[in-house]
Amino acid sequence: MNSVKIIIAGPRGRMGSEAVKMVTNTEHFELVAVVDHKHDGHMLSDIDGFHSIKNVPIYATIEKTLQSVECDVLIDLTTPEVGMHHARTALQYNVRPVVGTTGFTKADLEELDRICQEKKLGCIIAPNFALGAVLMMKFSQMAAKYFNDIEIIELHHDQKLDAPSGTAVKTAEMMAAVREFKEQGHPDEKETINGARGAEFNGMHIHSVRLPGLVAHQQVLFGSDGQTLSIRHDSYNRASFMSGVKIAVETVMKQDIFVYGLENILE
Ligand SMILES: NC(=O)C1=CN([C@@H]2O[C@H](COP(=O)(O)OP(=O)(O)OC[C@H]3O[C@@H](n4cnc5c(N)ncnc54)[C@H](O)[C@@H]3O)[C@@H](O)[C@H]2O)C=CC1
Ligand SMILES: O=C(O)C1=N[C@H](C(=O)O)C[C@H](O)C1
Repeated sequence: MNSVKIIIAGPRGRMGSEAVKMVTNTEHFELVAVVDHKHDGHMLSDIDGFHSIKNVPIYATIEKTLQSVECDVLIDLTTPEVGMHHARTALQYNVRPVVGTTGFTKADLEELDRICQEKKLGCIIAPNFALGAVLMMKFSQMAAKYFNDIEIIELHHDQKLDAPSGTAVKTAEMMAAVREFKEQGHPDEKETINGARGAEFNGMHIHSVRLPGLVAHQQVLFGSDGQTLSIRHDSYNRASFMSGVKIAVETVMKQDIFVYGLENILE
């Protein structure tokens, strides 16, 4: 198999640095450059934590990166606005995006889908790359067919910028697709403190917890007469996401469509 030439945006981040490790430790992957707005013109080996990774240039922008190196796949782990710009630009240069960055809007997803159709190129946007989290979402979707009383609690480290998490939104979307609609809670309920009932998505409520010590966790609670069902997933480190990133990179190379959610590519 020819090696897949990869660029990573956000290499110094919590996820990006783990992705650098995964890519450089994978025999059929080659890290050809990274995008880092703060270290233009340096080499990755100049940066603390990456001294052993030789011959990987850093460019400040996605445009400069794509004009300077030949590559097949962009892995983006940045912020929503930056990630959307990176994904759109990569596709314009015929490079396939694998995006873990969360917080993309519906309009963003539709735009990327449109570009993929025009260019006949693959692109994978995955709000959660942990295989256990994907199963938690699938199991929740199965349960939502039978239990339409649902509350979602997502718990993350306190450096997270977006709320609710991309995983919680995706889980709610997957459940809404099969759940008989219901406005959760008492019809006359009133919040005495704003936000007490969490964010509302299609009648379901999402509660976002932020604490140091946490990594990424989600519990979906189902209730019915005399019983509850809890489906929970916990990521205790960022390595938990990397087998999913690897599968996404391998799969996107064989695809010419837009995919939103890792569950759509797992057999
Ligand atoms: N899909 C998944 O499985 C997972 C997704 N995430 C998502 O990934 C994203 C990153 O998360 P973390 O690594 O925890 O955040 P982080 O804050 O540790 O890393 C983000 C990195 O992006 C960099 N960055 C910002 N603007 C940039 C630009 N213009 N060019 C290049 N780099 C830029 C920052 O310097 C930073 O190093 C978030 O959206 C988070 O929700 C996080 C964990 C798992
Ligand atoms: O920011 C994080 O850490 C995570 N973000 C993703 C999300 O928003 O769902 C995935 C995972 O939960 C970790």
